[in-house]
Amino acid sequence: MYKLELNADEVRDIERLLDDVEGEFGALDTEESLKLATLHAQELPRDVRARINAFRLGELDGVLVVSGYRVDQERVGPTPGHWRERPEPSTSRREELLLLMIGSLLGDPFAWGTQQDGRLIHDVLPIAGHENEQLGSSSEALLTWHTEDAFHPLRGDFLLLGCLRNPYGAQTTVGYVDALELPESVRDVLFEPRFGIRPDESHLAKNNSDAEGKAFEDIEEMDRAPEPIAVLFGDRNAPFVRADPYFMDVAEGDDEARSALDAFAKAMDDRMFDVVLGDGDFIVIDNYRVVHGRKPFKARHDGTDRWLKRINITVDLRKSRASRPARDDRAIR
Ligand SMILES: NC(=[NH2+])NCCC[C@H](N)C(=O)O
Ligand SMILES: O=C(O)CCC(=O)C(=O)O
Ligand SMILES: [Fe+2]
Repeated sequence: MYKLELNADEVRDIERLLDDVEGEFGALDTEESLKLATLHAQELPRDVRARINAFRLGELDGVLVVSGYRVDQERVGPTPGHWRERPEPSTSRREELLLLMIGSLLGDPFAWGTQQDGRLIHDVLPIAGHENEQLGSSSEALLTWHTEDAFHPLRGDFLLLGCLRNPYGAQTTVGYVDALELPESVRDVLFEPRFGIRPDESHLAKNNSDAEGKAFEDIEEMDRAPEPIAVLFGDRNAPFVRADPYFMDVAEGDDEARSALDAFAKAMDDRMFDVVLGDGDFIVIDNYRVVHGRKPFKARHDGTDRWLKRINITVDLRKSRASRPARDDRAIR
């Protein structure tokens, strides 16, 4: 894990930049704002841009934590009880803007029409009633490690989380695929398209307000008949990963694939480590090289809970063009 601790000058420069440009932005989830964020990202401190660029190019190890930014807890106000109930206008607009600027140094932020009502910027917070789900909004359950949106061919290259607060130090977990020592025979099987990944529940109709349309039908189809994919791909000696074992299966009778997946999951389980995000920490996860999850915690549901902001980043927006209704629509539907 690479830790970038902002120094006092950098923090001050970032604060000034936010002060200067915030007023130029209307709603953040528009093409206009995304273009502006891309331009203003070039005014972030040089060393920050250099590290993020090195990360993008794969020079760093797949997890980057940027810390030192201060969150004004008063201004942000109470953690909402549901992502649907986040304050409008947003009380954490500055942090959302910074998230978009960091994201735009890595690629282009995009949304899912089937997740959190198609919003570009997600709220990750514990929801009463979701305690034991395999959702980002769970709390008492271990959120098992995964590639973000592993089931989808258009999943993001990078995942970016910004922590507004985490008063009880709930632990995010991360694991590197390149650290795994796997027998050659297991590696061979993992490189073959013998694994199905079903959509996680955040994309299901029941977790969205308006679940009409083709996108939800596509999700249902992926649930019914997941396409066989490879868990490992790219360079044999430093592979990329695509996995979410909780939602995975192999073809009936393919015991070889089953045991390769088990061996892989066991090896990763043994190598996962914790990262506690503190107030104002931003974590960038390389969604091709690193899997992540979250340890159980006890939610309070009283406005003081952990609250993260999340965006997905793609390095190639045009590969999803056919799945977005218009060139300037960032949601895959
Ligand atoms: N193994 C898992 N639990 N996978 C699903 C991850 C949660 C999902 N990304 C969400 O936003 O809620
Ligand atoms: O809460 C976290 O630290 C991670 C959440 C997550 O992985 C998710 O919502 O997919
Ligand atoms: Fe996740």
